[in-house]
Amino acid sequence: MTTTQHNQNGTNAGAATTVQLDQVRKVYGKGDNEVVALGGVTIGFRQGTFTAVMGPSGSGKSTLLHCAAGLDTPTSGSVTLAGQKIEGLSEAKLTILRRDRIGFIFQSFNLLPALTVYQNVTLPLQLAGRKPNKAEVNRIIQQVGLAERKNHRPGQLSGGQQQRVAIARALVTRPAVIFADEPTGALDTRTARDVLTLLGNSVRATGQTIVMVTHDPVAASHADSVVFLADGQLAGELHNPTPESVAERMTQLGNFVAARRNNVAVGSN
Ligand SMILES: Nc1ncnc2c1ncn2[C@@H]1O[C@H](COP(=O)(O)OP(=O)(O)OP(=O)(O)O)[C@@H](O)[C@H]1O
Repeated sequence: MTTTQHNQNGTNAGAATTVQLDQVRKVYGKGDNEVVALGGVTIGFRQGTFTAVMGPSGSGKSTLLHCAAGLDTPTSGSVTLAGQKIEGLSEAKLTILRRDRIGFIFQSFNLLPALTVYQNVTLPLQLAGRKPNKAEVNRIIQQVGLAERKNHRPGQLSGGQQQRVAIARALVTRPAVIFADEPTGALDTRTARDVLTLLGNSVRATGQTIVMVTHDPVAASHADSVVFLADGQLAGELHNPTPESVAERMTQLGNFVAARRNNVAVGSN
């Protein structure tokens, strides 16, 4: 099994790095309202790895995901995605990069209700002006277990089935990296497990990369490694995670962050 294997500089040893963040800093607001969401994060996600990003609420997970995916612009630092530096790209070029090289999976599925499963899955290809290869699309729909449902609309499907449509839609363009934001947040435990197993197996088979933000130690245990954030900084990494080892690390991190915030509050009195 592959792991992210970040070295001390946050770059990856071995295989190509699909996503690289260098000294990424993101500051929201100004003056008294300034919030440092990311305080200079350097990390690489190697090709073919499945990484979960965890941390207490407000630690910067979504900001990291959005900066890495080119959905948000860092205040400083740089992001390289599939060999291309995002910095300075025009909005049009960024849109093409996102469309062709990145797949997204969100907690809320984001399917179009008027379209069938097949049409939802082929939408990214249509948007890119690419003619869907019917056999390939059917293979992906079969892979996510929805062959019998391909003419159904999202409203006729369960939550787990809808998320499997979203996975098929994310896989169909064969993106270099899939960013998933709480992909199982709306699913029951068993469905969540099936969806994550499917996601992991799909990308391992094709050598794609997944970066997944989650609050759930069980979800994180499906990844090859877990990267922890606290107060906008990297706070360690766990390889071959289990639900227990992740939960333990999260408890330690929560205590550490609470103690640090208390010290700051006491210090400022
Ligand atoms: N648009 C924004 N404007 C101002 N502050 C923001 C904005 N987006 C995020 N923040 C702040 O940046 C910090 C990091 O937010 P972020 O959403 O990345 O954290 P998170 O770890 O994903 O949190 P959660 O687990 O609660 O979703 C938080 O303090 C948040 O309040």
